[in-house]
Formats: sequence, structure tokens, C-alpha cells
Amino acid sequence: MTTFERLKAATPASWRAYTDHDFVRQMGDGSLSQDAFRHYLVQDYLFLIHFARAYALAVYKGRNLADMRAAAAGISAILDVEMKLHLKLCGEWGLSPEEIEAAPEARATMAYTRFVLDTGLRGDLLDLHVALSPCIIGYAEIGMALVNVAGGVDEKNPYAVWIKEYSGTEYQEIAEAARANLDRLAADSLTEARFPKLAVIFDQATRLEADFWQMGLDRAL
Ligand SMILES: Cc1ncc(C[n+]2csc(CCO)c2C)c(N)n1
Repeated sequence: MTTFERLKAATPASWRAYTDHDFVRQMGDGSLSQDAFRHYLVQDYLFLIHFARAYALAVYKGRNLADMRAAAAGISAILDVEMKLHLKLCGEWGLSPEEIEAAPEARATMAYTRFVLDTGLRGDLLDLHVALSPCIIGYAEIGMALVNVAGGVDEKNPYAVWIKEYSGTEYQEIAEAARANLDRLAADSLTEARFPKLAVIFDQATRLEADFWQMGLDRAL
């Protein structure tokens, strides 16, 4: 079993609440309120900015040049690629860059992103990557689950672009690299005595992901 599979198996209820959330189901069948999706997109932009900061922390926490280069590539993937794609998607949903940048940060966004940063600051690189893993790998699982509903994406579904993005080969490979990276770090620094502490971090991050979906549904700030 991979380290990621072990962590998931240790926290099954939280994992289900995250990956099977109403927001996800409603994206899958196309019934999600478009205003809820816009609210989510704006908050996800703010989320990604802090995510880039978490990768910067991973550079700092790197134990060697290979760790530092991998984290630096993560920063660049977000700042140079992901943010542009995100702004394009926001534009297609009628959201301007000015509107997005002026948006207040929701409490669920603050809670999740600062939790990840705090976990990384207090702990080592493995703690930080465990806190990041529900986010990176979870979206890949959700993308695949949604694409498998009804045997493929319905082009009439307003959320088809989102589903295709996360079920696509490129994102699936990013998630696979994250799974392998967790195993590599675990081989060096995971003891059986430490596992329950990592499972707590994983569970907290997973519950904060579910709260992020709920924030979108409720359009909460
Ligand atoms: C709340 C939330 N959770 C996970 C992701 C997925 N994700 C996390 S980082 C990243 C960039 C690639 O490294 C992507 C796509 C998201 N966007 N928003």
C-alpha cells in the first residue's frame, strides 16, 4: 500500500465527506448553482496564491538540492501556468482579474491555507507534503470519479472544462508524482510511531477541503 493509501484508509469518513461532497456531486450532474461555482473560483484563486507560498516553504524545508528543485518547479507550475489557466477560466465565467483581486478572503480559505503553512513551519518536509496531499491527489480522484459517472463528460455540463482539467493526463501525472514523492519522503522519515501524527494532519487537511466545498455552496465569506 502506498503512504497515501494508508493515510486515506486511516481517515475514511473525512475522505468520503470531501470527495463525495454535494458540491462535487452537483458538478458531476451539472446541477450546481453557477453563482456557487463563481464564488468557489474566486476563492480558489486566493487559495492558489497561498499554495505557491507553501511550495516556497517546501524549498526552505528541502533537505537537499533535489527536494529544493522539485519544490521550485511546483512554485513555477502555479505562478506561471496554473494562475494563467485559472484567470482564463474565471474570464469564461464572467469574472474580471480586478474583481478577483479585490475579493475578500473567505474564512474557509484562510483556515485551510494557513493550516497548511503552519503545519509546514512547525514540522518537516513530510508533514508539509502530507498536509498538501489531499488537495493535489484528491482533485485527481474527484476528476476521475466524475468522468466515470455516466461513462464520460457530457459536453452540455457547464462544469465539463473543470472535470476534463482534473481527469486529464497532465493533472493525473502531477498527482502520481505527488504519490511517489510521499513514498520517497516516507521511506526516509516515516516510523510506525509517527504514522498516527501524520494521519491527524491528513485528516485535518481533508476536513478543511470539505469545508472549502461547503464555503462554495453557501457562498460564505
Ligand atoms: C481548494 C483546492 N484544492 C485543490 C486544488 C487542486 N490544486 C492544488 S494545487 C494545484 C496546482 C498544481 O500544482 C491544483 C490544481 C485546488 N485548485 N483547490
